[in-house]
Amino acid sequence: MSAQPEAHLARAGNPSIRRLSGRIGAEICDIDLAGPLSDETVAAIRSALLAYRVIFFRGQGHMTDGQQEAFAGRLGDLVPHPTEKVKAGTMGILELDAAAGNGKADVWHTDVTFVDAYPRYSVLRSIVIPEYGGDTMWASTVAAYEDLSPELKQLAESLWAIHSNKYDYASTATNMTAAEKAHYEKVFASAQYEAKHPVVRIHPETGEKSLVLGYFIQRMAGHNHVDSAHLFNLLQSHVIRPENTVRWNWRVGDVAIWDNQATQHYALNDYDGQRRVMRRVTIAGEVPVSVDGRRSEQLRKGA
Ligand SMILES: O=C(O)CCC(=O)C(=O)O
Ligand SMILES: [Fe+2]
Repeated sequence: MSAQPEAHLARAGNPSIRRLSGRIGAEICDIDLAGPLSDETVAAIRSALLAYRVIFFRGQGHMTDGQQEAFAGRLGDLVPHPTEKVKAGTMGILELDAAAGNGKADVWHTDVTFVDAYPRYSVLRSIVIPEYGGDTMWASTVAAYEDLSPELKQLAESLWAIHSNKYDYASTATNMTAAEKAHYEKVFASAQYEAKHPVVRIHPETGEKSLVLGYFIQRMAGHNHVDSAHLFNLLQSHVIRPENTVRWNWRVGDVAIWDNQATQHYALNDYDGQRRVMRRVTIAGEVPVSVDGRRSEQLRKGA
C-alpha cells in the first residue's frame, strides 16, 4: 500500500488514521464530515479510500440527510438506485430498514452490479442500531484476485458473468420474510436489469485487477448453471477468505465509505428482528473494462 494517504492527511491538518486489518479497512478520526471540508481533506479521504478500500468515521450523528448528500457529492455525482424509491425530501438517499423489508443485505455482494456502470463509491450512515448484532463485513476483491494462482488468474480473466437484480432468492442462503419477499418482487425487482461484466476488471483509478462477483451473478456467460455455480464458488471463496475481510461493529452516527469497484460487503442478519436503519447514497461509476480492453454491456434495462 502506498504512503500517500498519510501524506494527504498530514496536509489536511492531521486527522489520524487507524488501520483495522492487513488487507482492508481503516478508521479516520478527527474529521467532521458535516462541516466544510477543504479540498485537501477530500483528497485525503479519496486516497485513503483507494488504499484501504473501506473507511470508517465515528461520531457523525449530527449529520443530516442533506449533509450526507453534500459530502458524498464531493466524491462524485450522486446516482439514485435504479428501482428503489429515494427517501422523501432527498435527492438520492436510499433508506435501508429491516422492518420495511428492504434492509437485509445478508449475502455477499457489490452494490448494483446489474447495471453496466455500477457505483464507484457507497456512503452509508447508521441511524438506528440494534443492541447486539448487525455488524457489516467488507472483503477486498483486489486481494482476492492477487491470492489466485497464475492458472486461476488466467481462468478468471477469461470469464464473463451475467448479473441480474432478478436473482433466484430461493437458492440463496438467506431466509426472506413475507414482507421482504413482497418488497423484493414489487420494488427491488419490479423492472429487470441485466449486465454482463468481465470477472476481472481493471480499476479505473489504480489500475489494479479485481474480481467482479457477488450474489447478483446469475451465470457465467457461455456456461450452464452447474458449471457456472462451480466457477462462481471457486472464485468467490477467495473473496470471502477471512484474511481479505474487515468487520465493523456499528454505533449510531457512524459513516462507512467503500470503493464499490474493489470490494464486496455483507450485512450480518443476527439481530433477532431488532430495529436497524441505515441511509445510503451511491456515487456514479464507470463501465468496467476487462484485461483485454473490452467493456461491460447492459443487456436489459428496466423492461
Ligand atoms: O446494512 C448494511 O450494513 C449494508 C447494507 C448494504 O448492503 C448497502 O448499504 O449497500
Ligand atoms: Fe450493499
